[in-house]
Amino acid sequence: AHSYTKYNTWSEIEAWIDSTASANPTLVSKQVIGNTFEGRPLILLKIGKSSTSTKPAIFMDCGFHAREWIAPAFCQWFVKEAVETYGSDTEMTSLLNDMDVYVMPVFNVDGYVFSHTNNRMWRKTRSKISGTSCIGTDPNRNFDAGWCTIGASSDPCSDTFCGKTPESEIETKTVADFIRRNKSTIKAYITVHSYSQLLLFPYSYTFNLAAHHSELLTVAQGASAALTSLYGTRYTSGPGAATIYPAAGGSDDWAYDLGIKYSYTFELRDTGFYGFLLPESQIKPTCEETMLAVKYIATHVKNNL
Ligand SMILES: Nc1ncc(C[C@H](C[SeH])C(=O)O)cc1Cl
Ligand SMILES: [Zn+2]
Ligand SMILES: [Zn+2]
Ligand SMILES: [Zn+2]
Ligand SMILES: [Zn+2]
Ligand SMILES: [Zn+2]
Repeated sequence: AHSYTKYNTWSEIEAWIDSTASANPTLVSKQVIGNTFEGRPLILLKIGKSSTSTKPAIFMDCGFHAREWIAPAFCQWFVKEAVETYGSDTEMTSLLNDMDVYVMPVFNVDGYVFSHTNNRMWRKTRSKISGTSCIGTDPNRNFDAGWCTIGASSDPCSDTFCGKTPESEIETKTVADFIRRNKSTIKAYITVHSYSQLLLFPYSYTFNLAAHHSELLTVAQGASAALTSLYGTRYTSGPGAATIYPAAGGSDDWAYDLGIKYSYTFELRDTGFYGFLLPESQIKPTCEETMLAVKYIATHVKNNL
């Protein structure tokens, strides 16, 4: 059965999405924006006080990379906290009154399922590529942002295969289309990965500083400090290229170049002791501390609309 302190299967998450949406009709709505390569639904939860007018929004996705199980766990936790604390927590209440948060609990659904059933260390999508028996593309190399110029491979058998073309993956194209369609209202993009305990922002595809570098850094440092305040977990904030590695085709760089100024990639716990195999006992502390960072960013965005 579904548990916020377990790594749920996709079918448990899918059932949870339906029950959460139906239990909170004024705060949560579900929309299927497309399908994966293997035909599973790409699901978005829209969280926010329902309003007839269009509100500014934040887009947050989890589960780009199949093996990074703590990321989907966090997206589920965020939705739980939102519905649980709306009306009591001042910050969350004013956030959801003034903004909408689009939460995509699992981006790479096919990969997530495969990592539960076949290969725990799987990273990519599960698409079939013509001319090879190798499977899948790295969705975080598949966006049209310096595509395949650095830190990515044109070898379909590589774990960082950039795809035959930008947005070759149906998952990438579907999300890129949604964000393009809604770019006038989407004010922030947050994508959740693991591991390394980093808060990254553009650029990864170049060492050049982003136009809004100083503000992005200041906000990241504030968010990281908020995170650290709970259990002392230490994070490093910085532009992707210099802070983790230079790499092109990432969703955060693409969203930023589309004009979404507040664009961040979280690399959650840990720093390598367990790595992708973070024990379920660490789901609660990881998610509680990450809530503080995400709320910090969201509040900053709301105060700077
Ligand atoms: N733009 C980016 N932002 C963050 C990262 C790091 C993640 C960490 Se799993 C990745 O390698 O895809 C990679 C890129 Cl290309
Ligand atoms: Zn279960
Ligand atoms: Zn990742
Ligand atoms: Zn990672
Ligand atoms: Zn909590
Ligand atoms: Zn601020």
